[in-house]
Amino acid sequence: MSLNNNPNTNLIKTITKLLWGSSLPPQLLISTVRSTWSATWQLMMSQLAPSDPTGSYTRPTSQFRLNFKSPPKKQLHLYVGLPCPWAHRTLIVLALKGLEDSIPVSIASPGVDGSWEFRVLPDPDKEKLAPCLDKANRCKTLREVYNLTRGGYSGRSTVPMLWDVENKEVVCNESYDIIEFFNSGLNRIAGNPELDLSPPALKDEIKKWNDIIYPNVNNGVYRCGFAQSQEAYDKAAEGLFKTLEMLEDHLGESRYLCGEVLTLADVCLFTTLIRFDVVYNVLFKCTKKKLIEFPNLHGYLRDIYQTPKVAETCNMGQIMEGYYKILFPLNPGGINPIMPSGCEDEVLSNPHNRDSLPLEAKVVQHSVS
Ligand SMILES: N[C@@H](CCC(=O)N[C@@H](CS)C(=O)NCC(=O)O)C(=O)O
Repeated sequence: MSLNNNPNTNLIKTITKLLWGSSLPPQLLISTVRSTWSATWQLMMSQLAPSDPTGSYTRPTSQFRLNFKSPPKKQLHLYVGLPCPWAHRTLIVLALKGLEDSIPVSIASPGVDGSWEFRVLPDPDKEKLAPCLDKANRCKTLREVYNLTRGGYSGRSTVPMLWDVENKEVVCNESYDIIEFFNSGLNRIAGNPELDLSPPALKDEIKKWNDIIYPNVNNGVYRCGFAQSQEAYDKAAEGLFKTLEMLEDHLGESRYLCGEVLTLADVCLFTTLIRFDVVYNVLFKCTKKKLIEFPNLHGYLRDIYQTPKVAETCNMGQIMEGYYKILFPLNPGGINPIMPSGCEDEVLSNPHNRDSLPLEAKVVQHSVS
């Protein structure tokens, strides 16, 4: 998310000069201001959201992948940020598996340039996780932590990041690797080792869902918000809403994606759905429908929210603050809007009535045509 330098200053100077010092005819003045703004916007977007020649957002790949053949055995530390849906996955699995006492967490806050830094909230919500200082390395920024790794690091300093405390190195910064590892690789120290969010019998089904949901929904909302051409946006929005409609149908018959049990695929879908009406619908132009207009998806969202230990990981205030204050090119005034109705704790705690849905795991063919 980080903007390396701040082109806004130049933009403001240029526009001010044009408006006050110019003898250009008004029409020409306006079109010059528009093209200056547009060029600056594109520069900012290319730093925030790299795109391909068609203007489609291309997410950079994670640099540190977990080696499942020789998983880490040392003391670990988890770095997250509360607005981030990828980090949120790791917090949920950590809590559900009862790993909170074994793997301490440092919660970073987004800084003005979008990079992660450590500071405390003056008035934290006692019920929820809140930003804090770096408990493992006492660094001021996440970039400093990444740089402690032998040989330094010049890539993006993203959350979530799993850290090897003893060797002072990054173990992994890919959320799906981290949640798979928390689910099955740490049962000797987990408070809830019996819970398996990726049981062998459902692995194929989970993969099938992830392969649909990741590009169209999890990354799909970013592909809408970060699109730099109309075509790229149209394609992303179409894939997103077709997939949501298909999920709405499926979740009318099945309590969770793979039937009666919560799996990693649900965790991954949940962290996007909970941000949908508060952020993506508005800021990322995912406007065709609000999540609250999908009754089954909204019931499913409430169902997972009410799963013990999940609500504490969801801090709506921090989610909004993170996205609206930081993504400058998408929200130049930095105004944080009112929370839409339906997204408050009270509404998410309303009955979901999903316990009575068919309990048999259904293996069905899913496709988005
Ligand atoms: N592929 C990564 C994506 C992580 C990611 O993009 N995190 C964002 C926050 S939502 C980040 O830390 N961005 C900081 C930056 O790019 O400088 C994963 O799933 O773990």
